[in-house]
Amino acid sequence: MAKDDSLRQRKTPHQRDAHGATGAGVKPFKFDQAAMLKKLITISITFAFVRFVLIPFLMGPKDYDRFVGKDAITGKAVYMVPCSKDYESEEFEECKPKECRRVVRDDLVSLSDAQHLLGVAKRGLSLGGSLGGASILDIHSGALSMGEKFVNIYKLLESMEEEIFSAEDFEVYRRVKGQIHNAIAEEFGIPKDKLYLTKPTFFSRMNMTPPKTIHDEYWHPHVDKETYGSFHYTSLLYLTTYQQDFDGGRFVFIDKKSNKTVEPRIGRVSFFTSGSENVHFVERLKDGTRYAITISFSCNPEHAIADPTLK
Ligand SMILES: O=C(O)CCC(=O)C(=O)O
Ligand SMILES: [Fe+2]
Repeated sequence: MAKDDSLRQRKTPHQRDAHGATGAGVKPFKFDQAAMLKKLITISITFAFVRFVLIPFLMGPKDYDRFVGKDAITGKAVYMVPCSKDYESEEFEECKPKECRRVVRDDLVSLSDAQHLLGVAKRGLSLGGSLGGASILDIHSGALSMGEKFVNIYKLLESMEEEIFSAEDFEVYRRVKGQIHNAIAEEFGIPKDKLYLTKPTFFSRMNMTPPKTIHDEYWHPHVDKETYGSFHYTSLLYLTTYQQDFDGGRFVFIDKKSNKTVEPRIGRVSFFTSGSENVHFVERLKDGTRYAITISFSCNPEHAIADPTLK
């Protein structure tokens, strides 16, 4: 009887388990859900790390999408962007942005006026200049970068024999400012007399010199409305051309999904609403010298400034 029992318990070859074991210590296969889940989580984390951390790190920063390239465009390029809440608590109903956007136009300012203003910028800035890579000249207030500080160019000129600026320089400046003023008022449906030129409005020169003060670090993302306080609409008139006069130095709008560039071109006007829907920066220069003018407008009459005149 005992023998029979032992015979019955012996397994045939078909009854052997996958490892060839023949009975003693056989573990029946059991689906271990917890272990499987752990494995899946480990694989997912590894995949996410490689895809979103390691690969982007090894490949360097993502390049930008081009909004407007350096070649001339006909008509205007418009990019609509939802307005931030920055204007909600403000008055100025007829002027403040209701629909926000970015606009680029090459047909607004003539090439000869842009070339003329480049001459003004070069002459004015040759009297001073930052020790770092970014200098400004504001011909309204007279502010001119000098070393690590600012001086008043009109005071400087009093002590000089030669005339640096002419009546024509101011005429061209006012004409160009007027063309941009009209274009912004028309684009955003603002009565022209409800939109005011504001400060700072200034020439800028950027080059490869390493920065000395925070004023030289033009490449930080910023919101003009926060940085300058009075701005509702920012415009930029470019006086030099990307990859011709300088390299790097593209203007970059920062968006959630992809950043968008405007490549400067002499005579090109770029304008946009100044709130946090339009965070931006200027890419660090890689070569050459870049000249532009920032011309700004406010809806607040208290922040209005007059046109500059020959002093
Ligand atoms: O020169 C540019 O393209 C932009 C300068 C700028 O962001 C500014 O003046 O606030
Ligand atoms: Fe800016």
